[in-house]
This record gives sequence, structure tokens and C-alpha cells, in this order.
Amino acid sequence: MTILVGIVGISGFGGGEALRLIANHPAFELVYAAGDSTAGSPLADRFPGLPAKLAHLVIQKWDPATLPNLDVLFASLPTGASAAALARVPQTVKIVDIGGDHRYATGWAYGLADVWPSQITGQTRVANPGCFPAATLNALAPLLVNNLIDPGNIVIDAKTGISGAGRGGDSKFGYAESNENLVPYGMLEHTHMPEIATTIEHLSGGSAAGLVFTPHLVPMTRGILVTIYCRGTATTAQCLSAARDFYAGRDFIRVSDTPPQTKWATGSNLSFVSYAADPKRNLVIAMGVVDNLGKGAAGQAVQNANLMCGLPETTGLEGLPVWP
Ligand SMILES: NC(=O)C1=CN([C@@H]2O[C@H](COP(=O)(O)OP(=O)(O)OC[C@H]3O[C@@H](n4cnc5c(N)ncnc54)[C@H](OP(=O)(O)O)[C@@H]3O)[C@@H](O)[C@H]2O)C=CC1
Ligand SMILES: CC(=O)N[C@@H](CCC(=O)OP(=O)(O)O)C(=O)O
Repeated sequence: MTILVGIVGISGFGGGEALRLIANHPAFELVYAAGDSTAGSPLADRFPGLPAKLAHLVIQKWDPATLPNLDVLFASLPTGASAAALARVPQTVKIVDIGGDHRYATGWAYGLADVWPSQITGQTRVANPGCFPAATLNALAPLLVNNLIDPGNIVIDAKTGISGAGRGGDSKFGYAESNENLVPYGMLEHTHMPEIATTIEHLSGGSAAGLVFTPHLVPMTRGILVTIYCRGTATTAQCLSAARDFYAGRDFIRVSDTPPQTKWATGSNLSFVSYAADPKRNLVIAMGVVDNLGKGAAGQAVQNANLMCGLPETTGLEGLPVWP
């Protein structure tokens, strides 16, 4: 079976990672590439390492009125720039939106693929979670569904690689200002807080009113580590056991006895979770690691597309992480 796919935003970090995964996907054939300022360039100009069968595909000016015959469209556009155009894509074309415009929007499934795959199977419109929510929610889900932590009192300390900001952006994402520097940002009102809070509430049935989320920019290219401070009296062993039961048979989640490291996930769709708890202090620490471009973006997007198309969710995603 050949599934015809397109990527809009292909020249960006998220779109480029989707290209890398789709180029090696046994069922997906890339037939459409689109963008804005790069329109008119052959893909090889942007990605010199491409195989010959993809090198000459020319990036089109993004216009949903000129789509070729497609089964799946991956949209990796700046948040705020996708909703109006994607509304004009025919319903026969399945869409995975990697950007933030459709998370918990009406008519769109929230694509938390490792936690609720059955809610994604057969869907035609899926909103990929943000990169921080991907790392955070995979770590929290087993604790929340088993009532091991208080959903109203969760503090997330997150670290991200620079590629999380995309190819554009201002000088604070350039080498001179990011190298040997550590920068908190998005204090109190980061755009990912609503989807994190909504999902905590779905999973726990309680209020996430006390949620705190602070991301930090770290001088590395890829990777996210979240350290999440929660209130609860479970032991470390109980948390690990709950996660192993919750994710039994799930291919992309690794439950680790030791704190995970960002390099464990680099270049993969893996998500690492771990826990450290002290009942005497009413303290549960959950940890999560993903590659922001893997599980945090294109990896989970391909996993969602596999589920939408009725393929095994691991198709094209079996590659090991890059080490070192
Ligand atoms: N980077 C990451 O780790 C993650 C990113 N995301 C989200 O994914 C989306 C893309 O992010 P990212 O790849 O990092 O961003 P980039 O800045 O790297 O890429 C943006 C892409 O969008 C295209 N684009 C911008 N405006 C338009 C337009 N009006 N019409 C058509 N194409 C347009 C650009 O095309 P051109 O170059 O041709 O102008 C480029 O390909 C964002 O919503 C981001 O928040 C989500 C999870 C993780
Ligand atoms: C380092 C950096 O700036 N990271 C981005 C995360 C990218 C992302 O996932 O944002 P969307 O919700 O738009 O998809 C940020 O914190 O906004």
C-alpha cells in the first residue's frame, strides 16, 4: 500500500524532520512539499543529503487550492499561520498539524499517541501535542490515572534545546547568545500551559489550577528534559510500577529506573519516563525526556499518521537514537 503524503513547512526544523522520517517510511511516498520563502527551490537545495527520488521535488507556494492528490498532509507552520488555510483542505485529505493552532480545537483529536492511541485511530484531523506537553504528559499520565499525585499542585521545570524555537527567531537563539548560557522564559504564561492543564484534568478528573510551568533554553541542539514536582505519598517503586503497567506493550515509552538523559532520545520517537518519590515529604518527582523534533514534533506526527491510516504505529519509526 502506498500512501501519498505532503509536508507544508518542509524547510523548517519540524518539517525537515518529518521529511527525514517519511523518506525512510515504507508506506508513505512524499509527493508534495510546500512553504513560503523557499517556494521554487528543489528540495536538494535545502537538504543536500536527499536520495535522488526526492532531490528534484520542488517546494510549492503553500496554497490549499492547488494540492495534488494526497492521502495525508503534515502541516508544520508557525502557530497562528495554519488554521485558515488548513480549513480549506478537503476532508478526504487527513491532516496532522504539528503547530499549535488546533490543540483541543473542535473537530480535531489531540494526538497524545502513546497515552490514547484508540482516540486517534481512524481520525482525519489530529493536532500534535507541543514539544513540552509531549515530554510532560507522558511522564504524568500513569500517576494521574492512578490518583498517585494531586493534579492541582504540579510544578514543571523544563529544559529545551535551541531547535525548539525553529530556524527563524531573534538573536537570542543564535550561537553567540545561546552558547554557554541558560535562559528561563515564558514565565507564568507559556503557550503550552493550556494543553498541559486540559490534559491533566482529562486524565485525573480533577482541577489543574495550581499548575506551574517554566521552560529554560539550554545550549544544545535537540532534546527536552522535564523535571516535574508533584504532591503524593506513593513510593518510587509504586510510580515505576504504575508506569510499567500503564505503558505495557507500548513501543515508544521507556520506563527507566534511573533519571533519563536527553541524549537517550536524540533522533528517535522515544519517550523516557522515570520517578523518584519520598512519601515522608509528600513528594513525587516525575521526569520525562524526548527529542523535541522526534516525539515532540515529527516523530509523534508520523506515529499519529500511522494510527490515522490504520498502519502499525511503529511503521517507519523503528530507528535507534543517535549516540553519542
Ligand atoms: N521546533 C520544534 O521543536 C517544534 C516545533 N513545533 C511547532 O511546529 C511548527 C513549525 O516549527 P519549526 O519547524 O520549528 O519552525 P521553522 O521556523 O523552523 O519553520 C517554519 C516553516 O513554516 C514555513 N512557513 C512560514 N510561514 C508560512 C506561510 N505563510 N506559508 C507557508 N509556509 C510558511 C516556513 O517556510 P519557508 O522557509 O519556505 O518560508 C518554514 O518551512 C510551529 O508551530 C512550532 O511551534 C512543535 C513542536 C516542536
Ligand atoms: C525553545 C523554544 O522557543 N521552544 C518553543 C516550543 C515549540 C513548540 O512546541 O511550540 P508550538 O506550541 O507552537 O508547537 C517555545 O517554547 O515556544
